[in-house]
Amino acid sequence: MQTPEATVIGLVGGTGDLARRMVIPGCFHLMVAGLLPEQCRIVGLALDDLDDDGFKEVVRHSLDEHARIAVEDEAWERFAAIISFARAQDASDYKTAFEQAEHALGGAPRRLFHLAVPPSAAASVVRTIQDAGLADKDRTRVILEKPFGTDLESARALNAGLHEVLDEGQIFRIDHFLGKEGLQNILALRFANAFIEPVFNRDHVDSIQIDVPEQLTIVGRAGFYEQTGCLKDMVTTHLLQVLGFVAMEPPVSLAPEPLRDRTGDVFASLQPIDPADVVYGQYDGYRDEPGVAPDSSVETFVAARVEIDSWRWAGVPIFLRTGKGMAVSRETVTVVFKEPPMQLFEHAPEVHDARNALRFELHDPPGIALEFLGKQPGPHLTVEESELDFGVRAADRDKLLAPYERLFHDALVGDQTLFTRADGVERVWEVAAPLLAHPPAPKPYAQGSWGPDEAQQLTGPRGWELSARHA
Ligand SMILES: NC(=O)C1=CN([C@@H]2O[C@H](COP(=O)(O)OP(=O)(O)OC[C@H]3O[C@@H](n4cnc5c(N)ncnc54)[C@H](OP(=O)(O)O)[C@@H]3O)[C@@H](O)[C@H]2O)C=CC1
Ligand SMILES: O=C1O[C@H](COP(=O)(O)O)[C@@H](O)[C@H](O)[C@H]1O
Repeated sequence: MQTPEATVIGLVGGTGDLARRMVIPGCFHLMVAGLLPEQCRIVGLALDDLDDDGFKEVVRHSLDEHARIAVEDEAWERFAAIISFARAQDASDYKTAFEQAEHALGGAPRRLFHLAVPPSAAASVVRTIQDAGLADKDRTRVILEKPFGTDLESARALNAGLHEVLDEGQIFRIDHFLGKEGLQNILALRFANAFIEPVFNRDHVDSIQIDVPEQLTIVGRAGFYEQTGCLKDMVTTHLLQVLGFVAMEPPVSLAPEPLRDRTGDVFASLQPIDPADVVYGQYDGYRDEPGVAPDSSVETFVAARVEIDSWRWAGVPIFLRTGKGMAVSRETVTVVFKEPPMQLFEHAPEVHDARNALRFELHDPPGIALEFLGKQPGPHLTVEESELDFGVRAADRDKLLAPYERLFHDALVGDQTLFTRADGVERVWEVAAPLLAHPPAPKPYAQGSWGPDEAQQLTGPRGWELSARHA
């Protein structure tokens, strides 16, 4: 693993929800794991009227609530010693704060800005960074948070605004699903081995399901959710990015551009989403959540069938499903293989068909499982459902980095491999355009269910793999 060079980290919006829940605890864990630069300063930048000590209190509170490791006194003192705060009202505030931090480190350290600000503020913060003289191409990197626009037009405008100040090589658009170990396991299984690729295509694959049900409801996020809805919160971001990795052609290397060119090809060949292939749902009780309009038509559930028109995948249905208030919380990709050409064996009664499936669990701890028919012990040549299961060894679990930590570290060392690129983001909005123009009316569904009945029918007789496994 590369060691990051001396860096001043600017946490813009450092007092907000995302910073407190993810970014600050992530930086702390990176420091404890020895993955922050040895020479490092963290400058909180927000509109609040705080001083260094006030911000350190915010940071301490954030660690007490959200750190996933114990906050030992020695580690806290080391962390607190590198933190400062500046009220971020104009360019001179940024300039002064960075001059002080850079002076403390000496030389010409790198700058990494993390923008955890409301989406409407992102482009103007980038301009402020430029006005402060802090946007140098060879020293400055900027991490951006979703949403990257809300449709094609706004995504293009956002990218154009960013590119007035920054080269694409300086921009790190976070999709935290790409930081998940389980997602990177898809890459490893597919391209570190020779046995998967020959069958990973339309000749052998029956269908692909990317299924991310969540038990949690919108839990106090009405303001955000009413503006966003499930499609933009989860599908045009995480689920389609995951599809990019599942469906990509082999890249010539894992360097950022070759890999992002290949996921870009997937998005280029992804067909515009037909609203007739989509079911929207809204969980019962959503309209009673504080802050939700009593007649809200915002979707809390999406199930969709999409297609990739490529040499490898043409004709293979790809099913996407995600929603709040559902029966279980899982992040599962299932690649379902076709049936063998003939059935030689008697099937045990619980066997419902003879298709194999390869399952990737993305949520930590990640896993890979191969579902197949194996011989039932005993005197008969009968087959039963069997599974080969791979999981992270218990002893290795503390080596896992949380997605934000992994991606933050990648940004510190300048590796864009797991970050989304402007062209990919824009293409996804292009693909979603028909659905944005003609959204289906959401169907009601009970909390704790698998979504509206109409969504069960989308996949045909075999149904959703996860629902079947939990039946
Ligand atoms: N919260 C989450 O779970 C997730 C959030 N995101 C994205 O992260 C971003 C931030 O979200 P979230 O933390 O929830 O939002 P919050 O509203 O909780 O926090 C926003 C922060 O930005 C500060 N701020 C606002 N405007 C400016 C500005 N012009 N310059 C400097 N600081 C500013 C605010 O300061 P003050 O409070 O003083 O106004 C506050 O510290 C959004 O783009 C969101 O979409 C992405 C994934 C998950
Ligand atoms: O970005 C988001 O992701 C979470 C789910 O991600 P996880 O890694 O926490 O499982 C989702 O709940 C949230 O609505 C969305 O904004």
